[in-house]
Parts: sequence; C-alpha cells; structure tokens
Amino acid sequence: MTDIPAFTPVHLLTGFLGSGKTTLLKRLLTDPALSDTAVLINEFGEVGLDHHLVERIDDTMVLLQSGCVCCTVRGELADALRELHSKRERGLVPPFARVIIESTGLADPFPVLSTLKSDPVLRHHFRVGSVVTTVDAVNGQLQLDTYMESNRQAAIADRIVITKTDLCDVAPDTLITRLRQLNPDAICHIATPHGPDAETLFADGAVHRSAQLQSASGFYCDAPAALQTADGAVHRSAISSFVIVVDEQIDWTGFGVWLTMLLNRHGDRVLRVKGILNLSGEERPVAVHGVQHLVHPPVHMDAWPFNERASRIVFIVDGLDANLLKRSFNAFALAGKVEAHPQPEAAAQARNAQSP
Ligand SMILES: Nc1nc2c(ncn2[C@@H]2O[C@H](COP(=O)(O)OP(=O)(O)OP(=O)(O)O)[C@@H](O)[C@H]2O)c(=O)[nH]1
Repeated sequence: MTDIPAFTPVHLLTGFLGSGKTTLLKRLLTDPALSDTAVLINEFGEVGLDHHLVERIDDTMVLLQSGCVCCTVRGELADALRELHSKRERGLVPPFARVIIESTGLADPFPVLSTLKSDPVLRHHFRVGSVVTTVDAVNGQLQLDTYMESNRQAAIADRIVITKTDLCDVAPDTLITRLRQLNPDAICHIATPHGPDAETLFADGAVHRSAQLQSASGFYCDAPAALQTADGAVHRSAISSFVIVVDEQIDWTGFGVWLTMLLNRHGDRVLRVKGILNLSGEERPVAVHGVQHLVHPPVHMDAWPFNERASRIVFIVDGLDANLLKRSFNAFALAGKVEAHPQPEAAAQARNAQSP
C-alpha cells in the first residue's frame, strides 16, 4: 500500500518544445516505481494532445488547459494540486506518493517552483522534488542560442537528459560543455530506450537544490544573475499556437510533402508540429511530430483518444502567419494539388520518409 508522505514531492519535467518530455515520461510511467504517481500535464496551445499521447488517463492525470504553467495557469496549477490533495484525503483518487508536472516547452521553471513554495496551502502538503530537463541533441544548440526559456530550463535542472543522440552523427560533447557552463551542478544523462530510469530521475528523497537557497524572506525563485541579464521576457510575443482540425481523411503522401516543404522552408520558425491524424486507408490514428527542421517517423496509436475521428494538428510558430499556413495546408495537404507541383527536393524527401 502507498505510504502518503507528510510532504508529497512534486517533481518537474521541463525542456524546450519537442525535446522529448512526453516520450521520457511515457517510458518512466511504465516503471512500477512510479505507479503511485499523479501527473499534471501542461501544454502551450489551443488544444492539448500530450495527455492522449501518454495513454494513461485516470483521475490522477490532469491536463492543465492551454496557456503556460509558468504564467497564465499558475493559479490553475495551484488549484489542481489542491484538488488532488483534497481528493486523496477523501479517498476519491488513488493514494499517490508523488506528483510529476510536465511543463510546456516554453515554460520558465523558476516561477513554477516559487508557486509551490509560496502558496499557503501547498507549502504544507507538498515540497519541490527533482527538476529534470530534456535537451534535444539535434536542435538544442539552436534553441539555446535563440530562446531564453531553453537556457532557464537547463540552468535550474538537477538532471539534464540529452535526447535524440541516436539521430546525431557525432557525440554531443559541445552541447554538454555548454550545458555544464550554464549549470555546473546538473548531472547529464544520455537518453536511451531504457535509461535513465525512474529511480535515478525522480527518487522520492530528492530535494531540488533551490531548497538550499531559501532566504529569510522566502524561497529562492529567481533565475541566476547570468540569466537575468539576458532577454527578460518569458515568451517572445511572436510565438503563437493554433490548431487545424480536419474531419475528412488525410492522404499521407500529400500531407508528408506539405510538412516536409514547410519545415524545409520555415523550420527555424516552426517550433513544433504535433498531430493525431486520421489517414486514408488507416484504421488506427497516427501520431506525427515535427520539431523545427526535423520530422520524426509517424507512429500508430492503439486507439482513437477522442470520440470523433477528426485529425488535430497543433502548431507552435514564431512569427509565422497562422492564416497563411492554414491556407497552404488546405491547398496542398487536403486538395492533393501537391501531386501536380511538388518541389523536387521536398517530394524526394517525402517519398523517402517512412510511411505510417
Ligand atoms: N530518435 C529519437 N526521437 C525522440 C527521442 N526523444 C523523443 N523523440 C521524438 O521526438 C518527438 C517529440 O517528442 P515529445 O516527447 O513529444 O517531445 P515533448 O518535449 O513532449 O514535446 P512538447 O510537449 O511539444 O514540448 C517525438 O516524435 C518523439 O518520438 C530520442 O531520444 N530519439
């Protein structure tokens, strides 16, 4: 039986858009060591898909609706934790022993930790556990160069998990050196299909090092000085999110060519594409992921997560006009016009792309 700790540890899983947070969480949640874990998932965007991709939906998995856990939904985060605690006390949810929050890829983790510590109710029942940050070996350097959020996520980590090294020709030595400069205290791990394990990342006894930085006036919640001198904005205003919902079935070839062309041309500004697609000729839904210039192989899901079988594709873009993008999607991916006028390079890449 689960022992309910006096102060339930709240672990934070953060990392830039598409860096592999959900993939890591999904794997860790299959470990019996994390069976009694409540999970809060927060997504930046109009429509959250991650809770469907994790494939464990019960009363201890909560989706914090769109917005970002570090700013617009801080109140919602506190409410969700208070409600989980209250339901646990009344026996309405399984007696979880820890909480893991998966933040959005654009979250600033510092205020999240501060919320946990400063909320008058939460501080009596929860404590900050580990902060684990995923960093993408393919896109990480560009993201650190461009987005302050990425730097802040790495700077606060107890442990950094470097993902996608299997897609790189060279070892991520330069990236690791950079991360060590940013955060000399963090332990770096390379993600593999089996590691690092749950006990290593989210040990119940783990205490985030910021807890050692408490001052008389309260909790240490500010970024290190080196980070404060840079861009102070939490998000650049040009970052926006939108969703395309399509009722009719989508042709994979047309979609693949369109997405490849889009990411070839605008990958620096398409921070994230993720979708659950209803493809012609496929019974099961197919999950598709793009991160900047990279299109990941599509994956069949076991079953439809929603009642209606509509495709939903979520975009997070930096300075791209959503209406233009929607129009190009309608023209190319839906009408099949791309068959007639594919760009040779994109068409070849799409032909070579793995079919779902
Ligand atoms: N090859 C490879 N692919 C990975 C690895 N980690 C994650 N991916 C892929 O990267 C894509 C994005 O992964 P997610 O786990 O959804 O990333 P995320 O950080 O949760 O994304 P957001 O919630 O949108 O910020 C998916 O297609 C994953 O399969 C890895 O170590 N190797």
